[in-house]
Amino acid sequence: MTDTELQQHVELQQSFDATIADEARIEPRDWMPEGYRKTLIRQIAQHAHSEIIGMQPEGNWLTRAPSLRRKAILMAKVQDEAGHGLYLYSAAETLGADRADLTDKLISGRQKYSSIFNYPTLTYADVGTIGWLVDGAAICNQVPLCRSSFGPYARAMIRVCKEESFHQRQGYELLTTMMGGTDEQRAMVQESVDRFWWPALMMFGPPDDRSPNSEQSMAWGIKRHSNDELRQKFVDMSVPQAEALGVSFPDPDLAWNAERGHYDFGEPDWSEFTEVVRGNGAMNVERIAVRRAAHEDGAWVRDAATAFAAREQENHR
Ligand SMILES: CC(C)(COP(=O)(O)OP(=O)(O)OC[C@H]1O[C@@H](n2cnc3c(N)ncnc32)[C@H](O)[C@@H]1OP(=O)(O)O)[C@@H](O)C(=O)NCCC(=O)NCCSC(=O)Cc1ccccc1
Repeated sequence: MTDTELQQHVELQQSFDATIADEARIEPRDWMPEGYRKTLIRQIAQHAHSEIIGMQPEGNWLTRAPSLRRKAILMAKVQDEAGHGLYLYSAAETLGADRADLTDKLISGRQKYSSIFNYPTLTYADVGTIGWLVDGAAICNQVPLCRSSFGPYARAMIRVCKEESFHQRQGYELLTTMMGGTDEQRAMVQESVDRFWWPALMMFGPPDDRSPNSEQSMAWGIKRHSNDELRQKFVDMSVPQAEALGVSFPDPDLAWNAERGHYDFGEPDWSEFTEVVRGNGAMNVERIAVRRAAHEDGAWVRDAATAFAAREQENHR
């Protein structure tokens, strides 16, 4: 690097640092450190993959929804998740990532998606529990991302969060209906909540002292809160909702701590989390196989769209 180039680099870094310090936005054409770009692509791609893989657990119940109304709501929700994936892949593209390459990394196991989607949906109550707890955790995590320092990601999160709020309410409403039904339905709800509570807490990622990316991501304004802060917020928010619903969480250590002004809660099983993230959860193999098959089955659509675009370009020359 020549002296002039070095001076230029220092100025670009200073301008980037000042933008972050002012809580202003970094936009795609702005200069950014390579680490910032890489971290964003990693997080946004994982987020996009989660939305797309996240269509499968609830999609499993589309053909067995108990009424036309429930089916219409569920179809709208699953389609919303596809839309979220698409905004997020577009946000990653503004950073220079290639969508086809990201999909390839997902189906070859080189990029992650959220651990939560590797658990099976065994009963219809799981549709309600996913809406209430999984979308609830997603909102808790994503509302602060509306203030993320990278413009396209932050703006995508605004619409995503609005839709996730509808998802959470539909889940809670579904469970409320079931809790007003028979003893068997109430038991089904409780059993579902028992299975999803701990995996929902794991969605926030490892504890802060074992989260290698948090410190730098927070310094860059990509993340606004630590994993443990958001997990605590989610627990505090969920306990009164569980009481109103008439269900309990499977945690004997869950208790109000007046001194802290928060609920104390037990430690999730982090060895289970590690196994699921490594690919050894109940549904990892199936989730990727379904995604891979959908991608391969869709090859003719991509080929046709590419051929059409090439012909259009030729016609307009
Ligand atoms: C908080 C965190 C998830 C992780 O913090 P970071 O600072 O990034 O990482 P950290 O250093 O703490 O962790 C070390 C390593 O562990 C990985 N890892 C951590 N946690 C998990 C996990 N749970 N699962 C799998 N892997 C996890 C992490 O990537 C890192 O690995 P790497 O170094 O890459 O090899 C952050 O990326 C984030 O906020 N993402 C945006 C939100 C988002 O992605 N939401 C998606 C779900 S919501 C949804 O889809 C909506 C919906 C609802 C219903 C139906 C359908 C759809």
